[in-house]
Amino acid sequence: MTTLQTATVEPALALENLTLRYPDGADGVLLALDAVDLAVPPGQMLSLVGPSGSGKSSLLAVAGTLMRPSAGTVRISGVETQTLDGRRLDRLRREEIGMIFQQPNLLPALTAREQLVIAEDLRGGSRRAAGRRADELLDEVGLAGSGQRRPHQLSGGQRQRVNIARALMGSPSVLLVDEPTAALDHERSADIVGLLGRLTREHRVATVMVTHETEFVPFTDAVATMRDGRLSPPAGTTPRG
Ligand SMILES: Nc1ncnc2c1ncn2[C@@H]1O[C@H](COP(=O)(O)OP(=O)(O)OP(=O)(O)O)[C@@H](O)[C@H]1O
Repeated sequence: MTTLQTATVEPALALENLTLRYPDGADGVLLALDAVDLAVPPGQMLSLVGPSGSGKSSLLAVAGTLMRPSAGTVRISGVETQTLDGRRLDRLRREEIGMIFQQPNLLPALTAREQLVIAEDLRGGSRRAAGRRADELLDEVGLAGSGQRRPHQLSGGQRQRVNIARALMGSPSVLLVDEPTAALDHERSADIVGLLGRLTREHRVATVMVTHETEFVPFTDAVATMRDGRLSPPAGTTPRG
């Protein structure tokens, strides 16, 4: 099992014996996830690497409860997600999981601050509290003075920072990040990975980051490699730092 420092702390994200099959377009099935075990405690960041097609995005989608596994367990903050009906699963996803994709997908007409506030609005929270939290988070990601800017007035790196702040608005316990630096140059990529590491510790979230850029892996607490749907931990998976 790929396990970080979980000795005394309940993992925020636990995947057990996870299997995901897709129809292969002919008569067979493709095994996208094959008996995957993974446990990530609060405050730890795991890099997930592996060749194209090895199952990394599938793992994020199942961990994020966007797809149900064919077999196995996804446990978020101790809750076994397969026991939940659709409505309770939606709620758990809103409250416990933050997702960050390669492209920030910000709404063009909204300011950076509004992108964050509207995310909380959709959750049914108070607008005033959302405004305060948005200001705090924009400050934390280094955008204190840019809250009134719209996406086209921000750089690629700044847009990704807004995206990260937005993912933290609901105080998730799990952060799932898919190639956050794919659209950025080297220096900005290093800044974004460093920022994700800091926020992981400060907000006590369990973060899984899919990345092709192995040079940033040493900045995270552990690394696991996907190959043909199987997760192989050991070698590099000793927690760092
Ligand atoms: N909706 C789907 N239906 C059928 N097969 C799929 C589907 N989505 C993914 N696959 C297959 O499942 C396997 C794993 O895909 P996945 O996208 O999880 O890999 P990945 O490691 O994220 O790849 P990449 O690094 O290129 O994004 C691949 O063989 C892919 O072709």
